[in-house]
Amino acid sequence: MKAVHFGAGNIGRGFVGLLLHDAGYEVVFADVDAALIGRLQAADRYVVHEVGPGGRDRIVERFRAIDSAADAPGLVAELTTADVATTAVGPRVLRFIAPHLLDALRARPGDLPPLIVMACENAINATDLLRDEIAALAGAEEWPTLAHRAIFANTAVDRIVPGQPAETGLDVIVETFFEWAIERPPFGDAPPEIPGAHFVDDLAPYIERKLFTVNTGHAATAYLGHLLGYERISDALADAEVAAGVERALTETSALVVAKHGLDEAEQAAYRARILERFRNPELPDTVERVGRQPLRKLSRSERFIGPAAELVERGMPVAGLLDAVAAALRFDVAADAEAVDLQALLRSDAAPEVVREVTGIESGHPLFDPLVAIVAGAQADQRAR
Ligand SMILES: NC(=O)c1ccc[n+]([C@@H]2O[C@H](COP(=O)([O-])OP(=O)(O)OC[C@H]3O[C@@H](n4cnc5c(N)ncnc54)[C@H](O)[C@@H]3O)[C@@H](O)[C@H]2O)c1
Ligand SMILES: O=P(O)(O)OC[C@@H](O)[C@@H](O)[C@H](O)[C@H](O)CO
Repeated sequence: MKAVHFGAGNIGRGFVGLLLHDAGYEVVFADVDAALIGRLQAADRYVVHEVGPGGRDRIVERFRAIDSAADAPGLVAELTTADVATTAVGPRVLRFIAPHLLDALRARPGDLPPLIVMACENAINATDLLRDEIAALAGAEEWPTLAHRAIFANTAVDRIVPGQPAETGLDVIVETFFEWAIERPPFGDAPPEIPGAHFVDDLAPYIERKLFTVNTGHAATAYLGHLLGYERISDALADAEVAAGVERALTETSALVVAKHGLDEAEQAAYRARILERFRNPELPDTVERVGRQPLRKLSRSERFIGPAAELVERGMPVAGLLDAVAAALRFDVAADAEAVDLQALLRSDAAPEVVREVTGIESGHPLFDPLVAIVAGAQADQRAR
């Protein structure tokens, strides 16, 4: 069995690659980072170090690696005969993966079972986004002749894998916790065997609970922590002011997922508490800069703040905690982060209502529009005063 995995970064090596390896797949890592691919090609194993209570070392072997920028034909040849293709590259990179998958589906021999495609990104229905990119490239005439050569399944992945210190090489430090939920219906009666993953009939409650609890809480910790000068997530959450702000935002998103998906309120409260414990793990060297990365993506319409806030106000439910976190995100001024730089430039150049439309996708007339305009105007005033 062979799996091609796009993105040999933190979650690629520390989670998806590990679980596919443990499931018996030969993993072929595909990445555009030539130096990283060179190191993987030169190695015959790497270690995933789980830190925290019960953590142990896990060995990953039997992998190969291919430079997807330099060797597109080689990559397509690997994909053409693969059983599984996964991604962990970031939702906005999926469109660059699509041409490779399209070429592989065109070349796929008719006697092979469909290629299983699963995007493992922090985004709702990321695999559907990838499929739509491939279908658009193929066009309305060709796509129906190719679609049956792949099975597209959405997934929700959860494991905190921080940025890795250079001295650890290919080895990866991760937390012990992980969850990989995969939607079952696309597979009919025969889902693939991936011990460690679980198959669910309806992914929506899983992905929304994950994105709007883990990722909303994480990002709120990062942005509120950054404002107070913290570098590490665990230190930020130890601050009472940050912890209270995160708790306010998560109380709101919890109310939404409970109301929308009929989740048990006590179970959701326990889920939330477990997540905060994970963020506090002092052995996990995670930073506010990594967790707050790409603020424009994180402030977009269906993402971890605006997505739940829009649904909450539409239901007449409170959003003050989420709006405080958005206000902090607007002040995430980090020179090394291209999106943070663009966001600060936008705040300098555009009027507040324009910034709200461009960044959050919320239009005037929506009940969230005026509160967001006020928050943006506040961030602009702060920026001018700095
Ligand atoms: N790190 C985590 O804790 C975590 C947990 C769950 C989900 N995720 C999600 O996984 C995805 C990856 O996150 P990460 O933390 O591993 O990031 P990362 O930056 O460590 O890894 C991303 C990798 O993708 C590669 N890449 C970029 N463009 C590519 C392309 N066109 N083709 C092939 N490879 C390409 C990069 O070179 C990099 O090695 C994101 O969507 C993230 O939200 C991350
Ligand atoms: O990967 P992002 O940028 O969408 O979000 C940053 C972190 O919140 C995220 O990577 C978490 O560590 C992860 O989602 C935990 O499962």
